[in-house]
Amino acid sequence: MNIVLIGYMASGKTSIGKKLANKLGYNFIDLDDLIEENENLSVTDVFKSKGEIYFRKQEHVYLNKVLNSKDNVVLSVGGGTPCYSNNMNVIVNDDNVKSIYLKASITTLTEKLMRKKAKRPLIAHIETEDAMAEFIGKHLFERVQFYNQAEIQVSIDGKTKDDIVEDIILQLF
Ligand SMILES: Nc1ncnc2c1ncn2[C@@H]1O[C@H](COP(=O)(O)OP(=O)(O)O)[C@@H](O)[C@H]1O
Ligand SMILES: O=C(O)C1=C[C@@H](OP(=O)(O)O)[C@@H](O)[C@H](O)C1
Ligand SMILES: [Mg+2]
Repeated sequence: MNIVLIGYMASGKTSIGKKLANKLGYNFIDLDDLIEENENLSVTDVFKSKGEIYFRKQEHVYLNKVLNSKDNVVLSVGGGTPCYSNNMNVIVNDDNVKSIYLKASITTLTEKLMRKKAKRPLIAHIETEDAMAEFIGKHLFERVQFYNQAEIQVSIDGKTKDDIVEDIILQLF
């Protein structure tokens, strides 16, 4: 079985994915890291030099590569991965995949992303907390239709990473 973590930017996909993989004895793959390694560029620089559409194509290619060639992997995708190129259908129609949506309120995401925006090109330019909350609200409204297709949903508001890992394991098995 492969486990795919989805959710908005800064919901914890990368860091919780690592912990979950450790706990389960699974391998861990982060789709952004995989693209960075293959491009030899940071996500920010891929956006800058090759554009977002190129990045979205790479996400689609590597998502399929991982799911078709690996097993016993926890795969953390990017916040946008489920929302482009039929990727959410690829995830939900794969019988070997359990998909998990790390669900966070706009307040939680705003607070986290004000601190963690630098490496996230879609929001790095947003300066005030009010503008961040407004952007996230609209963006999440567009994306939640994809996220809600996940098999399992885990709320992350007010929880530690370890709490969230425990919640995921309870729902998985
Ligand atoms: N439940 C949590 N409690 C405290 N910090 C968290 C929690 N989840 C994630 N973080 C921190 O928030 C930041 C964003 O998390 P990350 O795993 O990169 O999210 P994503 O991959 O979904 O964008 C990281 O610095 C991470 O350590
Ligand atoms: O939401 C998005 O469209 C993106 C999320 C990022 O990953 P994280 O969700 O891990 O921050 C990264 O893939 C890129 O900056 C675009
Ligand atoms: Mg990530």
